[in-house]
Amino acid sequence: HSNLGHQALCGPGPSLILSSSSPVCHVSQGYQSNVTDKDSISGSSQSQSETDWTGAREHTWTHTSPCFRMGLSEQEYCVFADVNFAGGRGISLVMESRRANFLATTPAFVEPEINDGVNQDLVRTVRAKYEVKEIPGKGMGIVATEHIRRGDLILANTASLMIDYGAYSLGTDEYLELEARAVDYLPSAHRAALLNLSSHDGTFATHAEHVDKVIRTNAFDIYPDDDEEGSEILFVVFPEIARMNHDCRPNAEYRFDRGTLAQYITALRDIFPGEELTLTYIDPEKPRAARMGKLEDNWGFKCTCSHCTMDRARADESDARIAQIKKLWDSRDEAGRGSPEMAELIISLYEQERLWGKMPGALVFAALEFNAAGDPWTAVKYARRAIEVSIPILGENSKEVRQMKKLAEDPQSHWSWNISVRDKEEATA
Ligand SMILES: C[S@@+](CC[C@H](N)C(=O)[O-])C[C@H]1O[C@@H](n2cnc3c(N)ncnc32)[C@H](O)[C@@H]1O
Repeated sequence: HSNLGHQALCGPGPSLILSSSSPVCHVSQGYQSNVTDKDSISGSSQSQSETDWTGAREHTWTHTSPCFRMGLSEQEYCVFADVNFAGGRGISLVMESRRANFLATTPAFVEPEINDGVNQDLVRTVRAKYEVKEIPGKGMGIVATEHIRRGDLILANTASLMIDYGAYSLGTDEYLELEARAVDYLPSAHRAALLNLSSHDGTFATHAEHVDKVIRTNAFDIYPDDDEEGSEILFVVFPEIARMNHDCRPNAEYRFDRGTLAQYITALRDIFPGEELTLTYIDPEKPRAARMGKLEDNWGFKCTCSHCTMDRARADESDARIAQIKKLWDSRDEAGRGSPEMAELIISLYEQERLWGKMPGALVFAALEFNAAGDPWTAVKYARRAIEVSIPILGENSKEVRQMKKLAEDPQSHWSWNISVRDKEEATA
């Protein structure tokens, strides 16, 4: 069980973040959350249990050019566009053909009705809980128009552009052309929405440069799944979600689903009408100076969120809590074990920090530690809390949710039951 608890949530594994290099803590996004459970993708006949390149069949793309080869190598990157994707919304991929054809075997392509109602930006059929409007000092942003409860789905988008990081090793002219053509192939309303997104400073000399700036300002990094061996990170744009601004203590979280190729935005806490809906672009579990530096370097803005502008005394305390949380996680033994008291302290520190997106890992850890100590009542209490917060954040089929359901139903049959007690008995025997 060394892969449980914090490590599982914040390890070097798959993660997803706005175009920044440091991984944020998300493990179960994507295939992984839909992998081991065949029924995870409702009615899916396609099991995504592993990246089986050989099983990838040829998809009928509406465009498959241009293509550029990496030097003399076999690696060839092309644009693969399908204007019929997601009910005629369209999608453009920039990658090697085997990866594109593999993605074409996901339910998003095979059972298009799975994404019915997902996109509400170009054609709206469901009343919005938010409006897109100008936010002083931040350009456009998204603001709640009604009370949104913790865990509620706020909005979702299927991917518009998915670009394999490998393409950026081509010559500049080549990747610029791939990006521009990928956008050009999209149906006109979709293309216009993309080109209308922030290009950071709004300056560019050519259409291709414009497209490149839009992508760099708005794309999320989607890390390959553990079993997508050798695949590169995908750089992905979701046009409506791209309007969400950064906050170091955000009120919303994103989750990419590899079955639907859609990104889901859910509320991390209750949100009141008039509040701006925010995401974190970086790992928020860092001291203030580090957070501000990264945001300035990657997106060119000075963070003015409440956590970055608080007075020195409170900011220092926040940094001290962040440092302590790291120390506590690092103090676990090789098997990732600590103590119930330590788990409760971590939960308390995350609450004080208002880092709601980190709660799944801490609650799972607490449930396991209490169960290991032979306290089923407290273990179940934390397991139930972990399930509740993890479904929106990590997905209902994430390994965290599945594991906690097992523990909550029958703690004594769970692998973690009493193991600390037994370890101690063995040690003294
Ligand atoms: C993904 S876009 C967000 C939407 C953008 N504001 C717009 O008008 O479309 C990222 C850009 O928004 C701006 N931005 C995001 N969060 C911000 C913040 N907290 N303060 C100031 N500017 C911010 C920066 O220019 C950044 O490069």
